[in-house]
This record gives sequence, C-alpha cells and structure tokens, in this order.
Amino acid sequence: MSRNLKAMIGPSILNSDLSRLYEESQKLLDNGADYLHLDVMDGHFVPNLTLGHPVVKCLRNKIKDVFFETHMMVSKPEQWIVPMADAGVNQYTFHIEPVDNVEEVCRKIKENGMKVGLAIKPGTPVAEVDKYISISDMVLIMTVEPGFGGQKFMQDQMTKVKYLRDQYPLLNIEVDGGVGPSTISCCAEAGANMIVSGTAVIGAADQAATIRTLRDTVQQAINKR
Ligand SMILES: O=C(CO)[C@H](O)[C@H](O)COP(=O)(O)O
Ligand SMILES: [Fe+2]
Repeated sequence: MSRNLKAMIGPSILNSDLSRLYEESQKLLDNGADYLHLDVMDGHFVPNLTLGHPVVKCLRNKIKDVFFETHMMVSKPEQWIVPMADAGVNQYTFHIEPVDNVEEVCRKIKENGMKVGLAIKPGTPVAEVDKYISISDMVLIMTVEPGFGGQKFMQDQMTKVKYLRDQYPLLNIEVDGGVGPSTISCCAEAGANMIVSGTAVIGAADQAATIRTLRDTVQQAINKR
C-alpha cells in the first residue's frame, strides 16, 4: 500500500539569513532538499511577519524547477491565492482555523493551478481536517504553535499523524516545527512522509548529511509499513 508514498524533505528558510534568501535556498537544494517550505505570516493569524508573494516571485525567478510550498499562516488565505499562483507557487498550504468555507478556498486554489495543503495548529482536533481529506493533496500537522522557528517539538501531536496514516495509507502528511535528527524517528513511525525542518537543517554543520538522515529515517519507516 505504501509503495507510492515518498519521503520528502522540505527545509524551512525561516531561520536562515533572509538577506541571502536565494543563496540559502540554493544551498539547501544543492544539499538534497526535495522542495522548499516558505513560511508566510501576516502578523495577525500569528504574532510575526515574514515574507509575501513579491519575495516568493523573486525567488521563483532565480529557482525555476523546484517545488515551492507556501505555508500560509494568515487570517485570510483566500486573499493571497491569485498573487501566490502568479508568483509560481506549486502548493498553497493554509490553516483551516480562521476559514468559514474551506471547500471554497480549496476550489480557488485548484482553479489557480496549485495543490492544496490543509494545516492545523496543535490545539485543533484532527477531526476538523479529516472531513476535508478528499479535497486536499496534503495535510500539515503542526508540531509547534505556528509563528516562530526554533521551538520545541510537540510529541503529543503524533497521535494525529498516526490516526491519519491509519485511515489514509497514501495521504501526504507533513509535520512542521522542531523537527530534526533527534525528533525524526517518532514522526517517521507515526506516518509522516513530508518533513519540514528549519533550525536543525539550517544550523547543521553538515546540511547534506542531516537532510539525508531525515529522508532515510522516513523512507525506512515507509518501506516497513
Ligand atoms: O511554520 C513554521 C513556524 O510557524 C516553521 O516552518 C517551523 O517552525 C520550522 O522551523 P523549525 O524547524 O526551526 O521549528
Ligand atoms: Fe512552516
């Protein structure tokens, strides 16, 4: 069943030197990253600001053939669908918590040629996202409170990952927050296959080895399942 599921590592550039966004991103890709996870914050849904579609578009102009996921930590995800599609985003992952009509947002994302990711915060029950699985391409289970990089991994969120993996053997399940070599095993065993890692990868002495360790651990768990 798990034969088509693939381990993928998408580093978060949140805690990198953002004045060198292109260089930092290219370095991660040269070191084996499968995709880039771009954290977009609006200072409202979360108490922090990062980058928006103009920056994503500039990055896309320099990096052509790489899968860009934007993690939209914003109060009005519907507002940024068209600009992000225009910026060359491949997957638009948004939090369902502030959204009244999740189906409608999913429909607009697809209409604009992007894949749909649905994200939930640590306090949101998995049942809230379970009802939308059929219209999504991926579910993101946050393993920290969204807003800042470098926080401590919340292991209790693994029950959500395990629940989803048991129900949906081929669903892309992503984890994000505090994930690195010391926390990857429980993510892999619970069933996550798309791994966001910020601080642990950016700050690693050997980025390529760290990315390889994360991917190998996840792929081994997939192969065993
Ligand atoms: O969405 C995020 C924070 O809201 C980031 O993607 C996440 O925190 C990654 O950074 P780290 O691995 O350092 O926790
Ligand atoms: Fe993120």
